[in-house]
Amino acid sequence: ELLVDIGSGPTLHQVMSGCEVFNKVLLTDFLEVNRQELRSWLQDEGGCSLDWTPFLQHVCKLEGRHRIQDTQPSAWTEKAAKLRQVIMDIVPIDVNHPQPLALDVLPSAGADCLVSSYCLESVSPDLAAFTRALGHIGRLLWPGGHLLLIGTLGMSYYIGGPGLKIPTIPVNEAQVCASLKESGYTLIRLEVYTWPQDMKLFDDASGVFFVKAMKE
Ligand SMILES: C[S@@+](CC[C@H](N)C(=O)[O-])C[C@H]1O[C@@H](n2cnc3c(N)ncnc32)[C@H](O)[C@@H]1O
Repeated sequence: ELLVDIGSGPTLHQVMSGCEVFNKVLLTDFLEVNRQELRSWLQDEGGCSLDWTPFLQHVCKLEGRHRIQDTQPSAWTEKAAKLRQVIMDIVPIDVNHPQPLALDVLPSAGADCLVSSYCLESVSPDLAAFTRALGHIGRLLWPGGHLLLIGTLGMSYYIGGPGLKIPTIPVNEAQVCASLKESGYTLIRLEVYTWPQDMKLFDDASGVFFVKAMKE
């Protein structure tokens, strides 16, 4: 029923598949500037500075959504409309706080699923804080709810913009698994993608992990 995206940033790629499955999607970020960017896209009045069209088209392709006749609406415009329909709100979050969202944001039962991409390892000062953040966001889930966590491996910094080098906490697979266990999740699946050398343009990450876990 309810999918919560943790640390959405100004981006939507991480909820483009989830919007087909969940009736409600809640977007969250620490920074108002990012929440405003998402609001601009949601309102669809031309104020959005990012064009999500190629992402929507690519996700449609991955999902096997095609339109043969030109007279029909394209699959990606339908996906954009679906996404706008299910996004229920865009709210502030702080994963370093034991109560990451304002009290009245979620229904009392909690969320059914959390998705979070490239957030926790980039906002945690050390591994202990990364583990605590996993515990904090876990409180938003009901027992039996799921976490889809995407993050970088071995990344000590990323370039956030010209001259802006942002320090991050490098984590490895074993640390991610141990942090999940310590924070009350059961790991269901872990996949790792190792970056080719020539992909290291904006950071020093060695790869990316994809986790599916369940709140105990
Ligand atoms: C690297 S970006 C990831 C954005 C997006 N999820 C993606 O996949 O591209 C990390 C995000 O975490 C947000 N952030 C920073 N501090 C945070 C905090 N304490 N709690 C939650 N999010 C935070 C930042 O504003 C930023 O949007």
